[in-house]
Amino acid sequence: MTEVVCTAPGKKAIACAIDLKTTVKVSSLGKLRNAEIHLLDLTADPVILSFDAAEPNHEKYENDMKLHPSGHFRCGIKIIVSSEIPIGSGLGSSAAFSVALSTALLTHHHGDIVDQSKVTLLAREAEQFFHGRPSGLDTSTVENGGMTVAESGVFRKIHGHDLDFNILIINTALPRDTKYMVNKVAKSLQVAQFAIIMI
Ligand SMILES: Nc1ncnc2c1ncn2[C@@H]1O[C@H](COP(=O)(O)OP(=O)(O)OP(=O)(O)O)[C@@H](O)[C@H]1O
Ligand SMILES: C[C@@](O)(CCO)CC(=O)[O-]
Repeated sequence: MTEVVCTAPGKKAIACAIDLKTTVKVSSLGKLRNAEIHLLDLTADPVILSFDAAEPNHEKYENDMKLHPSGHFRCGIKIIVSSEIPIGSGLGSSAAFSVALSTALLTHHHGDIVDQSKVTLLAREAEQFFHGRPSGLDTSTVENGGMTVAESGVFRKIHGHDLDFNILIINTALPRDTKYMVNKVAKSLQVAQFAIIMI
């Protein structure tokens, strides 16, 4: 039998930055060791996190986030998030949120000079909460602006004039859950693999 190999996505993917912003403000809250989080686009009341229960991953961020080994913040922080980007409409609101939040937290704790590679890592980790297994294309585009081509797991920044076609970005105003869609594709792949085994 002839061997058939299919890889998806098999072609290049292009992501493009849009001219809408997510803003995250981080400030200290004195000695209180909790985080007061205001998600202005989602809830009227702030969410208060006490950090009593240490997150499994906190060791990685002890220095960056000034966390105690216990997982507590060393001082309280207030985080205010507001965004111009429609949430859950395929326009990368979670990537913008992840990058803005990571940059704001690292800048708050380290001062103005932030190691960009740390922003990249933290933002990708944050994006995992929203997407499960993000490729990093969205956060990479948010960080670098312009357009990014993803091919075989490698991201390359390009300029609009490098393209010989136009891109039209539309907000369909149809909310949907990207994590659910990605999981659906993963499940379809499993079914396809099972079907191939059965053949
Ligand atoms: N401004 C915001 N405030 C609070 N949470 C936000 C904000 N923007 C994005 N989010 C979080 O991101 C989730 C949406 O992520 P999701 O990946 O489903 O959609 P998207 O990023 O807008 O679209 P896509 O990833 O398909 O381009 C929201 O449910 C919320 O948890
Ligand atoms: C699911 C995705 O392709 C589109 C969501 O904006 C993001 C990613 O590459 O992980």
